[in-house]
Parts: sequence; structure tokens; C-alpha cells
Amino acid sequence: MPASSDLVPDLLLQGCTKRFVAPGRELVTAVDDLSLEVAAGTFVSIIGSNGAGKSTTLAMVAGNLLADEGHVTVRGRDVTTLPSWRRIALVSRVRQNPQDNMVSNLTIEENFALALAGRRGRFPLRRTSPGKVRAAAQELLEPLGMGLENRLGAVSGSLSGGQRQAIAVAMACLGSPAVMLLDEHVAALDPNSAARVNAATERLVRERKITTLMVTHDMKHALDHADRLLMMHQGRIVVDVSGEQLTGITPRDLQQRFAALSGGSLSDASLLAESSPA
Ligand SMILES: Nc1ncnc2c1ncn2[C@@H]1O[C@H](COP(=O)(O)OP(=O)(O)OP(=O)(O)O)[C@@H](O)[C@H]1O
Repeated sequence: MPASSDLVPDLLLQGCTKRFVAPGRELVTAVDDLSLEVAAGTFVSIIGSNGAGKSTTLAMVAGNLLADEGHVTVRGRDVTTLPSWRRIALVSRVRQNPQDNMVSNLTIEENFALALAGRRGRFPLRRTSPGKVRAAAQELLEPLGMGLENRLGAVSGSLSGGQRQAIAVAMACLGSPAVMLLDEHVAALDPNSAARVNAATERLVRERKITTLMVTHDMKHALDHADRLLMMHQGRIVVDVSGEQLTGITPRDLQQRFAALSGGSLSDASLLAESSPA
């Protein structure tokens, strides 16, 4: 008999659809009847062309966008009906632009204090003791291996993009949320920094067994870190491979599938899952 924690997937999307009407444009179905079950602790990479619906999917999981149809549940709780201070304890999100993840003119320590305050429930302005802030920051920054735990007084805006994104991931791990959403979080970094931040990210989320959805346009990053890889196209998941099926798939394979997809049919893409080595 499975343990009770096995009965409820960490993340469950059921028939989620999101449509937009942009001014002067027709109705766009950004996410189209999407269903997905993710087991606890899985690292999922999501790739797909521009406009495939990746960010919209993450925004629905974060509870920032309400699905027109369908439900999103995290550890059995419907995130769309939770107040934001409860949601933040379940789902964390790191965005592409460092400025969106922290306050540039505050120090690292002050940013951690703010992030901790946001997780304190209904009374976010209640003071967290400086000792607790420093301990939490040091515990999360040390594993990054960037020496940032010794620079808590540095103004965030004076740090490199890579350092800021690594700090953003560390802050997003505060309180060990169930789900971490990484929305192209290394896209603005040079290749070396991107690889370092990705490695640090994977270390942090795996140590804490946080279920992770990472959106990326970099096929190599997608394959390097994933337990499971999803490809989205026109609001749907068209490729879903995991475990041993991922072995042997190269970035080139994905790029070829991608190209076929843009000019071809959805059934083309599904061949990837079928033809990938077992
Ligand atoms: N607020 C909005 N208003 C109108 N249309 C929107 C809005 N947000 C997203 N869309 C549209 O929904 C579709 C999916 O967008 P989304 O940002 O989810 O795609 P994406 O896969 O994340 O793309 P990218 O890789 O370019 O970030 C696109 O056609 C986009 O123009």
C-alpha cells in the first residue's frame, strides 16, 4: 500500500485553460486544457517556442493568474483560493529579470528580511530579529559556493546579475516551499554565470526536495537538470519524457523537433517521446 504522501501528487493541474483578449487582437488561447501531475521532488524542465504558454502556466501555478477553466492544486490545496500569504509558503517564483526578484537599493540582508516578512503570515510587518534573518540568509547562501554569505551588507544592485539571481533562488527557498517556479531565471546571464547559477539552483532545490518547474529556451540546460522534460506548443504539452527516456536525447534532437514543430504538426513532436531510447 502506498504511503499517504504518495497518494496526492505535489502539483496537479487539471484541465487548465487560459485565454486572453489583447487590444485589437483576436482571442488567444494561451493554455489549452492542460493537465499535469508532478511527483514530489521532481525537477521538470519546460521548453517551447515563444508564445507556447509556458509563462502563463507558471503564473497559474503561482496563483498570479486565474485559470478560466480547470484547477491547480499544490499538496492537495487549490492555490487559486488561498490568500497570497498562504500561497507564498507553498509556491515560490523566480523571474528572468533580477530587478523583479529583489529590491536593488537594499542590502542582501535587507532583502532576506523582506522575503522572510512576506512569509510571516497575516502580519508581514512584524519584525523578524536580525539574528534570525542573518542565520536564514547564511544557511541558504553558503551552499551556493559564491561567498555571498560573507557579503550580507552589500547593496544588491552592486552585485552581478548571476549573483543576484543566485540570491533570488536562495530567497525563494526560504521556508522550503512545495513548488519552485523558475521562469527563464538564467536567460539574462552570460553562459558561465548561467551554468553556475543553474548548478547552484539544482543543489538548493534537490537538497530541500522542492518540486521544481524550470522554463528555459536552452535545450542543454533543460536536459542537464531535468528528471522530466516537457515541450509546450500552442498551449499544450506535446512532449513529456522522464527518467531513462531522457538518456541519449541531445540538445540537437530537441532543436530538430522544435523546428519540425514550428513548421509541422503536433504529432511530429510526440514522436520524440515514442522514439526516445528506453
Ligand atoms: N496579459 C496578456 N494579455 C494578452 N495576451 C497575453 C497575455 N499574456 C500572455 N498572452 C498571450 O498568450 C500566449 C502565451 O504567452 P506566454 O507568455 O505564456 O508564452 P511563453 O511560452 O511563456 O512565451 P515566451 O517564451 O515568449 O516567454 C501568447 O500568445 C501571448 O501573447
